[in-house]
Amino acid sequence: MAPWGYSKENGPATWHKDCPIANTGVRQSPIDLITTGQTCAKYDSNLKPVIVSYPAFSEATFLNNGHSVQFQPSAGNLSELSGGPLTKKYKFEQFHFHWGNNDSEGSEHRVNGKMYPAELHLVHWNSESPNFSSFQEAVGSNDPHALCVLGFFLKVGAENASLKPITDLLSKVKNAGSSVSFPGKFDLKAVLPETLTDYYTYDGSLTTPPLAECVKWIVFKEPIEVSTAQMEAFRAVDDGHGKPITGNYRPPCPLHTRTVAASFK
Ligand SMILES: Clc1ccc(Cc2nnn[n-]2)cc1
Ligand SMILES: [Zn+2]
Repeated sequence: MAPWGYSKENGPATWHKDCPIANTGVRQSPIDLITTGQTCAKYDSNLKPVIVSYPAFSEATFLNNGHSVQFQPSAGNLSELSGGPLTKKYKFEQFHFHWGNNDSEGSEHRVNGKMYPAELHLVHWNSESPNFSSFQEAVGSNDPHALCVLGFFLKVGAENASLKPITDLLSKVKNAGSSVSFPGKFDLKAVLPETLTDYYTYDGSLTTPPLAECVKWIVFKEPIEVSTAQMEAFRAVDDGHGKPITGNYRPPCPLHTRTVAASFK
């Protein structure tokens, strides 16, 4: 079967063929984050602020892999995550984005059915587990919290100066499979809201094959603003079949018996 993607022929509705867990899994991601009614997110006063230690990256590769664009620092990066719902320290692996071809779609998670134009994912793996010592091993570990992904919604507004070094680079990786060495330093901390206090958290999975159910999800309530021009830059990135990547987001999955916790009222 052709490698997975987001077109009619190889998109999310076909992934179960190579990845049965797509249809049989009971903790798949993304989900629709419902804030009122029966299955709504429940306030948990024990949830603490998320703590990130992201020294500016000095060496990284920016890659268009045909289904997203990802920023991956060199192996020596010391960026770490802790706090929030986590009991362990996690190591930063990479960040990437999901987006749509217009402002009414693009995010993977939804809030009461609403989609944002894009979603930023910061991927981390548990660096204190005795069972694995790399991201790839973590994915294959069957550990329910081997990974932690921080999700930030993007909404259209003012230009985001902190993300400009990234969005300005998109034209340089227009072709699928192309990558560039990131010029200079990148300060990821400056992209994020100052206080990482208000978020939803739940147990889920990767949102692309292998759809491994090993992710502690933390999705922040406050969106990050980017300009229309910055959104358009994502929509000009090609998927390797002569078309722009439009809509590299998986639709929401059933919650099953899961509950979603909220760190805010
Ligand atoms: Cl390293 C990595 C891990 C997962 C994905 C896809 C994804 N899973 N959950 N959110 N995004 C992309 C790159
Ligand atoms: Zn993602």
